[in-house]
Amino acid sequence: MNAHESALLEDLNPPQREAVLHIGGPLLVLSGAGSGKTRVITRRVAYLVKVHEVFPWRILAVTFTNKAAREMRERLVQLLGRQANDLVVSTFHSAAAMILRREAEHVGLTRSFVIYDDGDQLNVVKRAMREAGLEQSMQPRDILSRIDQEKNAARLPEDMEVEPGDERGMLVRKVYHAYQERLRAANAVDFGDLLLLLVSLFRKRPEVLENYRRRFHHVLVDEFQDTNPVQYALLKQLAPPPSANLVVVGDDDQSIYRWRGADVDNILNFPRQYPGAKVVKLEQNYRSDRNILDAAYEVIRKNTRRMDKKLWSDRPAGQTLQLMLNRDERMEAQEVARQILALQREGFIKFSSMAVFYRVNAQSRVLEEGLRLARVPYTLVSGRSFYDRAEVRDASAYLRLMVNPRSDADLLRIINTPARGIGDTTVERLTDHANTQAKSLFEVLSEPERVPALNSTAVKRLRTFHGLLKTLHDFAQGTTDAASAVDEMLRETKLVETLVAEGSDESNTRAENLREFLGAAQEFDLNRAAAAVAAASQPREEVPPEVDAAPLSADTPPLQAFLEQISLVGDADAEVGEGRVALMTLHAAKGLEFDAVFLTGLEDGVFPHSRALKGEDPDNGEEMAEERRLCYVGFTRARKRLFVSLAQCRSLFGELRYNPPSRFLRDVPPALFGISEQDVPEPPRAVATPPRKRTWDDDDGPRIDRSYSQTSDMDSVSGDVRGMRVRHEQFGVGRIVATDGTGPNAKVTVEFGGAVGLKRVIARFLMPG
Ligand SMILES: Nc1ncnc2c1ncn2[C@@H]1O[C@H](COP(=O)(O)OP(=O)(O)OP(=O)(O)O)[C@@H](O)[C@H]1O
Ligand SMILES: [Mg+2]
Repeated sequence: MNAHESALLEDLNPPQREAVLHIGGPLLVLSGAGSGKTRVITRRVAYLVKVHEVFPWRILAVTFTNKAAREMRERLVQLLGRQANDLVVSTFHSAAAMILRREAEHVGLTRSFVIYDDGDQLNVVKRAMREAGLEQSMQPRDILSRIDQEKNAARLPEDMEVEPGDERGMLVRKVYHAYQERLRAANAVDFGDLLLLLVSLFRKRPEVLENYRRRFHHVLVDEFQDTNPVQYALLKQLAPPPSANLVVVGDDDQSIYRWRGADVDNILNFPRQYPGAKVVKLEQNYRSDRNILDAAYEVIRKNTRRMDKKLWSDRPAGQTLQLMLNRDERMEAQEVARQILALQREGFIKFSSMAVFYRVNAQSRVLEEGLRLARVPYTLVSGRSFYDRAEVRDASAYLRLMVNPRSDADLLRIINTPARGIGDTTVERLTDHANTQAKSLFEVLSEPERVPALNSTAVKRLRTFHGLLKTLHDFAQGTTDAASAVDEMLRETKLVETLVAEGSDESNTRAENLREFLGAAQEFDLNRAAAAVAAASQPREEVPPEVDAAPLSADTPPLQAFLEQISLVGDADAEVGEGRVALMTLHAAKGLEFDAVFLTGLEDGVFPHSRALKGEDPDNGEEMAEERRLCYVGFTRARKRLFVSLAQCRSLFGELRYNPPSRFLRDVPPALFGISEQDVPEPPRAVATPPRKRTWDDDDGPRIDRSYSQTSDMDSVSGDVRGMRVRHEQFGVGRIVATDGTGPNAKVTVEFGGAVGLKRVIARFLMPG
């Protein structure tokens, strides 16, 4: 063993080593959280380069978030130094975007295509519906989500399967068709297209695919359990069964993107798709203290359809989990902040090693307030928010028009921003005219006098606007960096000046954001320049003549590359600042680890999400299984300390709710919380009845569990009454199976005996049975 080899292998356990040493062909690493899957991927890449002398440009490593990709790249730079520059380490979407840009002309686009986000998509759907006279037929949002589903499933409009007589299906297909045409006309794609168009191009033009197969001899995928069919199709194209060097690692228990079409069966069936695949299981967890690991296992083992894999650990049992019972969400935020400060002071845990998770974004506002009041430094890990601000979106729309004037959605966004006296009627006439002429708005703007029914002032204003766009477009043709394009755009459009002139605090902040946007472009240029220098100074190996080994984005002009980066910023991408606590959704927490984790909102209806509580058999439903996996992901992010918190009542989405404690809490043995059986916030708990109606709060009925309400000074009570025996005048005795709402008018579903069966009744008509 030479020095490289031993350095790369020494801190791996035997199965990890086996995965790194695996000679070639398909390999599946399937194992629980924190067992070193991601470590295996990075080590294997380094080993291929250092020991097997595989050229770095032959390696494609993909993962799910930009943040994870960035971490992986940083790790590889440590292991490989400059050689890491030639690796392709990226997300599915950004790898696909880079390849699609190179092959744009094959799919009816130009290299300047822009990437539309949800907001743009919705506008395009609306326009497509309006044109087809289908405005009233269905909600545009519903249609859009159906279109997204089709794309995740790798189906173009013509591939959509619609049963005869399925009118909604036919409608969706029609709009989908019109929508795709509109995108093409605007030289735009949406997120789903990045993968779908590439997959269908590769299907139709095998010789194009062949170029990439010749290049990428090794494909590695992290978090494989979350691939959807279109992503899997792409993998199979690039690394075809049965024998390609495709390494996938993942954990079926951490599949949490079903709602985006992810299919957990992909990982379970991998050995069938790639017969002869080597399967490696990792069983040692290196991340979490044993109490945390045990709690996580107790939660996940309740899922019926899963591969059982219990992890072991030689870490200490560690401290017990801590249950935080709060009166309401404000107190929850305060308590989280208080505990964070105590951990930092007494537990010597750095702010940057702590995280607060929540199930839905709406919870973050109050948590943020709590942290701010207590002066806890934090970062909200939601990368989009900056680029989603109205003024930043306006600026991006101008930039996109600079490279692609055909982008109607962008043009409509800024046609009167800043205000230039172009009113709605004018815009309507302009779009009607463009539709009848089958031209882009930019094209018809060049001859505004031809637009019917416009007065001379309107014509004049449109002409001036066209002149502005033309100037910007021409400027973009000659520019060699992103920042000067942004600078020119801000100058010509007077976006900043207009805001400053408004003079309010609000508008000043928005002006600052635009300056920050310019700063982002400058930073982008610097990074790009540094990468170019690094690439140039590196000795290039002999590249076979038939292989294109250039960096995938080498030919992308800087402004386009900058815009692409903005478009692909995902929800989980914000850098967590130094010395700050990270605040994020559970979905964004995948793959990460922290010394201390706070999991908030452990209430039925919040987490598990209310959506999963609907339906006949909530405990076995697919949605509930997914919530459970999400809980497992949340628990297993923690190395040493895990706090779970809940509130007795909570305002969320503008309504006040009294949710029962989360069922996931009941799965964790009380000893792991360091409490005894009686102290668990368990049913029977009091029902949603105000105090003056003491029907269920008498001695026989359930009452408020004092341990649960210890922080409460409320006398109104609520809770989980499922399983409770009740009596109804007419239907007799039964058991509550579900509740909807709170208070005496809550609707309660009761399973009555005999022929009566399930009934939904109003709570106040029930008595304890
Ligand atoms: N053999 C090992 N010896 C020591 N530490 C290890 C070993 N393998 C992994 N680790 C450490 O354990 C932690 C978890 O590893 P890693 O993130 O690779 O796990 P994972 O399986 O990818 O987790 P997840 O399922 O959450 O994505 C990391 O801090 C990693 O450095
Ligand atoms: Mg991982």
